[in-house]
Amino acid sequence: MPRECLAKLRSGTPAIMPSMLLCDFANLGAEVRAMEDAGARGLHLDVMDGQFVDNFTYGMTIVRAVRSVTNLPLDIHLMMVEPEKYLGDFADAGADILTIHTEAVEDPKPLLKAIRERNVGAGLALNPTTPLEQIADALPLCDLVLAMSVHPGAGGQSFNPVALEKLSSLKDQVAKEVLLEVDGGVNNTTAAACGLAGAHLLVVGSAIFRHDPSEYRAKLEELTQLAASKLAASNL
Ligand SMILES: O=C(CO)[C@H](O)[C@H](O)COP(=O)(O)O
Ligand SMILES: [Fe+2]
Repeated sequence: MPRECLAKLRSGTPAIMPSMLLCDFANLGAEVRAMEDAGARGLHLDVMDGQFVDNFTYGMTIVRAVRSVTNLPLDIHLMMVEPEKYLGDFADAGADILTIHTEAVEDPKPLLKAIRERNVGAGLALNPTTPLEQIADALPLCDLVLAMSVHPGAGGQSFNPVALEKLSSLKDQVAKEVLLEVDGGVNNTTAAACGLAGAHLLVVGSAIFRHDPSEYRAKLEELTQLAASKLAASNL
């Protein structure tokens, strides 16, 4: 499934990946189904450990719960120290993509290999302040590269355009199968620039979840159109 689902996410228009961080957790199953019904092509789940980032969210129990109600690709963003301890658990919980942070590990390469060995897509994320050169030697082991457009740890922050420069250079540095993802502050003002810079996956939290579930489809469609329009934004 992961190879196939990665190729599917890469084909056609850029995919908006709802970040469930900001969903109504008292109604998690309903929120997942609402996103699926609204046409989401995958879901982004933010795991925060209170150490790599101050905030603390959830772990594999929630990943397993989401997997039990959907077949959508699950893109797990691991904002945690020592991710190597839990890769097996997250894979067993139903992850299709596991993205580790380069800042959280000494050398991401063995972890990316370990993720691929579990038949899960291997992702590598870098913070806005981390230079692209830091991950150059790991790129051949990546199925996905995530350029953060906010400092990780919370939803609702403003978009940092440094991610656009990284996406543009990544386009020329990675194999054509590799997914390029952007996460943080993606909304109606910033989505077009992300598409233009080469993002295949745009993670969106607050710009979707501050709306009523009845509006999810319209929001996803609007953001998809903007991302696919590839119009340069002048006011970022
Ligand atoms: O990884 C994240 C934060 O660290 C989230 O995926 C991201 O912030 C989504 O929320 P928003 O679209 O509101 O910025
Ligand atoms: Fe995220």
